Amino acid sequence: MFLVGLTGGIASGKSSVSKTLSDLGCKVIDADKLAREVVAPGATAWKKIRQHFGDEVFLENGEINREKLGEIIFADTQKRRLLNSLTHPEIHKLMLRKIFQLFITGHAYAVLDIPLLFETGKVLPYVTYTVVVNCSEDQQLERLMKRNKLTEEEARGRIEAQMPLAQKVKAATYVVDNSGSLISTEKQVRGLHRDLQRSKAHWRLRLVLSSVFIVSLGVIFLVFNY
Ligand SMILES: CC(C)(COP(=O)(O)OP(=O)(O)OC[C@H]1O[C@@H](n2cnc3c(N)ncnc32)[C@H](O)[C@@H]1O)[C@@H](O)C(=O)NCCC(=O)NCCS
Ligand SMILES: Nc1ncnc2c1ncn2[C@@H]1O[C@H](COP(=O)(O)OP(=O)(O)OP(=O)(O)O)[C@@H](O)[C@H]1O
Repeated sequence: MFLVGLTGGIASGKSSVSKTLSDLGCKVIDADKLAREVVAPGATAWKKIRQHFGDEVFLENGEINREKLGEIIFADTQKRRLLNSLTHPEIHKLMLRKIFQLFITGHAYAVLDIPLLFETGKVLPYVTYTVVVNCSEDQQLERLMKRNKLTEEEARGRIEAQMPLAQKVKAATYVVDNSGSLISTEKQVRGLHRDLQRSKAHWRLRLVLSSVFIVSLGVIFLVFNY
C-alpha cells in the first residue's frame, strides 16, 4: 500500500479534487472531517479546548463554536499553535487507524486530504506522492471571502496562517491547476487517477513486509530448531 498526500491552500479547491477522486473509487481520508470528529462533545480534544480556551468558544449545546474559535486562532499565531497542539495528535491517531483499516482490507493506496501536510510535516515522510491543488492568489482570496463570508482582511489572515501556495507547488509531485473551470480540474484529476492506478509503489511495502515475514520465520526455525 502507498499513501498520496493531497493538499493546497485554504479554498484552493481540495474538496472538489477529493470528491472527484472519491467518485472514481479512491479511498480518501479527509483531515478536516477527522478534525471535526476529535472535537465532538466529550472527546479528549474537546475537553482540552474547554480547559485552554474557556466557555467563550462553546455553543449552549456543548458543541464547539467553530466561527468564534476560527476568529480567535486565525488572528493569533500563539493560540493557533495551541489549538494545533491539542487537536493534531488526536487527528493523527484517527488517521493512522483509518489507514490501517484500508491496509488490512487490501487497498493498494489511500489519499490523505490534509490542508497542513507541508506545514506540520508529520505525515510527509510516509507519503509517496504529494498532490497540490493550485489557483492564483486573487482567486484563492475571492473564493475564500465568498464561501466563508469574510472581509478581505479576515480572508488574508487565514491565507497567511498557511505556507504560501507557491511554495507548496514547488515541493509537489503533482500539481492540479484549479484556476480554470471545474470541468478542466476534473479532467486533470482523471489523469492523476489513471497514474495512481498504474503505480507500482504498493509493491514496495508488500516486498518489505514479505521480507520481514520470511526473516522472522527463518529466525523462529533457527532458534527453536524446527
Ligand atoms: C479553527 C476551526 C474551528 C475552524 O472551523 P471551520 O469550520 O470554520 O473551518 P474548517 O475546519 O472547515 O477548516 C477550513 C480550512 O481552514 C484551514 N485551517 C483549519 N485549521 C487550520 C490551522 N490550525 N492552521 C491553518 N489553517 C487551518 C484549512 O485549510 C481547512 O481546510 C477548525 O478549522 C479547527 O478546529 N482547526 C484546528 C484543526 C486543524 O488543524 N484542522 C486542519 C486539518 S489538520
Ligand atoms: N474551479 C473553480 N471555479 C470556481 N469556483 C471554484 C472552483 N473550485 C472551487 N471553487 C469554489 O471555491 C471555494 C473553495 O473550494 P473548496 O471548498 O473545494 O476548497 P478547499 O481547498 O477544500 O478549502 P478548505 O481549505 O477551506 O477546505 C468553494 O466555494 C468552491 O465552490
